[in-house]
Amino acid sequence: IVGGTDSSPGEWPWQVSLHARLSRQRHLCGGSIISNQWILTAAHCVTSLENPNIWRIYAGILRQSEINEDTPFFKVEEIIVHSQYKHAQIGYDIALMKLAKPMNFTDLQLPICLPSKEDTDVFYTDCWVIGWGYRKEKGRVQDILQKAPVPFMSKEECQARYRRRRIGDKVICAGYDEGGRDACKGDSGGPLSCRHEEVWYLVGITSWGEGCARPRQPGVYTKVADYSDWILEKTT
Ligand SMILES: Cc1c(O)cccc1C(=O)Nc1cccc2ccc(C(=N)N)cc12
Repeated sequence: IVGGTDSSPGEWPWQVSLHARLSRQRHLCGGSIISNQWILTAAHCVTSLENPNIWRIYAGILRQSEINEDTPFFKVEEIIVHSQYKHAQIGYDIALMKLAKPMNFTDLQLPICLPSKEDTDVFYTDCWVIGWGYRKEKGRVQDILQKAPVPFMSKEECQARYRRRRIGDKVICAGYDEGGRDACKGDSGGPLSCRHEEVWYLVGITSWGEGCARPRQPGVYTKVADYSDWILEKTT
């Protein structure tokens, strides 16, 4: 997260850290708890890493430094990538991870609500992007979970900003024209969480952007409300 601040313990109990054990284990992406057995993340986080056995999911943590060999984690039983996904800029950047065993909910690990598909035209005003990702383009993964408020941007304005690309229809843009606050590498797969009438909704999944927090280059998020049928089909 660029231009963010430290989160507090339990502030975002649906946020998880996805670690993969390759040559060494490290944080690769964020994800969101949507039920006691399912995590929602970005397809680009898991493509070419679709062997469930290399993944370790950490919930209820604030700092990456809390993680060591003794830290409990959730094993992954199944990874489901959207069949139309090719790469993030095209869209369909959404994936599900099924936990090997259902988790118990605690104050530090709780699910976030999914927006219903009728909510596709709610204009959310209190949205935050969260993650352990880079604080600048040539950065590195952060220790303390960062948060930044980001305002919604209309599709038209977003398409105008990304002239050379066709902005997909199932995405949301959010960011500041002057730049300065945005998600970045390592935040991918994490939630764009919006509070609406006292309830938090998983409105977006951090997907891509040209650089990070650049002026007039907003963050692009998978629009979760447009995938509610897909999520229900795959998780029931
Ligand atoms: C390609 C690249 C890097 O190598 C390092 C840092 C950023 C980038 C980059 O251009 N964009 C990105 C790469 C990977 C995930 C990203 C997630 C969010 C955003 C965002 N701005 N909302 C940009 C991303």
